Amino acid sequence: MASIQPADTVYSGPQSAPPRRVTLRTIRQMYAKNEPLSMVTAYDYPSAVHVDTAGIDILLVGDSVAMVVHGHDTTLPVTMDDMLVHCKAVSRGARRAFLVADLPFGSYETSAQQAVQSAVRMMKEGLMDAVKLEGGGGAREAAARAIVGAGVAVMGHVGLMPQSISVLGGFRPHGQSATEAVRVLREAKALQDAGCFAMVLECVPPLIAAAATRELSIPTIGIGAGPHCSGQVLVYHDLLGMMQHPHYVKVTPKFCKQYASVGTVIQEALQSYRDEVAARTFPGPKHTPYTIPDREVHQMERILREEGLDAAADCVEDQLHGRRLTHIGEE
Ligand SMILES: Nc1nc(=O)c2c([nH]1)NC[C@@H]1CN(c3ccc(C(=O)N[C@@H](CCC(=O)O)C(=O)O)cc3)CN21
Ligand SMILES: CC(C)C(=O)C(=O)O
Ligand SMILES: [Mg+2]
Repeated sequence: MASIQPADTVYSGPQSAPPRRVTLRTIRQMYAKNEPLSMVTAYDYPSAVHVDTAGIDILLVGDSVAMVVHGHDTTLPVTMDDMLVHCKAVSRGARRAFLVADLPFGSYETSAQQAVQSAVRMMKEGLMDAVKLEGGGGAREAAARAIVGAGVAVMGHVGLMPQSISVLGGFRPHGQSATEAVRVLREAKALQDAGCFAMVLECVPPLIAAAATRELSIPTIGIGAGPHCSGQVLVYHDLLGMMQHPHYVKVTPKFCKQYASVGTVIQEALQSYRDEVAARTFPGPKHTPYTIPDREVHQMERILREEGLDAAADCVEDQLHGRRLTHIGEE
């Protein structure tokens, strides 16, 4: 084991009880007891450790990774292989949370067989507990049904479906007309009937989310969908206030609450480091830990002279005479 502590030893939850894995059973029990489900995205080992040790119930390896980690404008470019790299890293960092991965655009639309193959890879290679797919329409329901039939738990996702941005024409709220609202409800119901264990509702008015939550017999997890859902989900970088850069602020959705300004902390730390390097105040004695005994230094000077490495030998001599070691450029 490396010097990094495993997540379960730093778990900040109730000290009396070591972290117990959240399973599908746990999720169903929480839903039955009307206990809210918390879900947050994570994309790598450190974010998984943070989300997991905070006691978040469900950790989502979202295809939003394309936007917040890879810098794309949409979720479309991220591939199955990209997702698997993130899933593997996340699975190493999480000890307690239930792990769900988005099936990326292009990995489940072609056929039920393709959908099952992608879902199986998420389980076998990505070490996930379940997959999520963006629903709506018969093909998506068939995909969900086939994946559940293969023994893999599926979370549905309706309302704003970012993978359909090409036909939607942008990231905008859904279910604002009676027709659209009813369609969201119909799609959610169909995905439930296909065997989904939970349903993300993205960017719909709170009434639509409330109506879906009442109509369905599985938990709803809202994002930009108001308070009447069985649970809530946010993107890691958004809730931490990781990206304070004006370009990013512009594309951060209105519904995101920033629980911290981590981006500002990061920026200030990096600028302090840069300033200290520029001023040669870093590293000081405290961060300069390695030493060589005087006896070795004498011998070193002799060998360097013999080999004609005079600049290095002069430097060693300066040390022996207690003179400064700074190089010529600084004089
Ligand atoms: N960082 C991040 N956070 C998210 O919540 C998120 C992603 N990325 N990527 C995948 C999807 C896309 N999401 C989004 C992205 C933008 C808006 C947004 O800006 N909506 C505007 C309307 C913009 C328009 O009309 O074009 C709004 O007013 O809510 C909403 C959801 C939610 N998801
Ligand atoms: C926003 C959540 C629900 C998601 O699908 C993602 O992060 O990709
Ligand atoms: Mg997604």
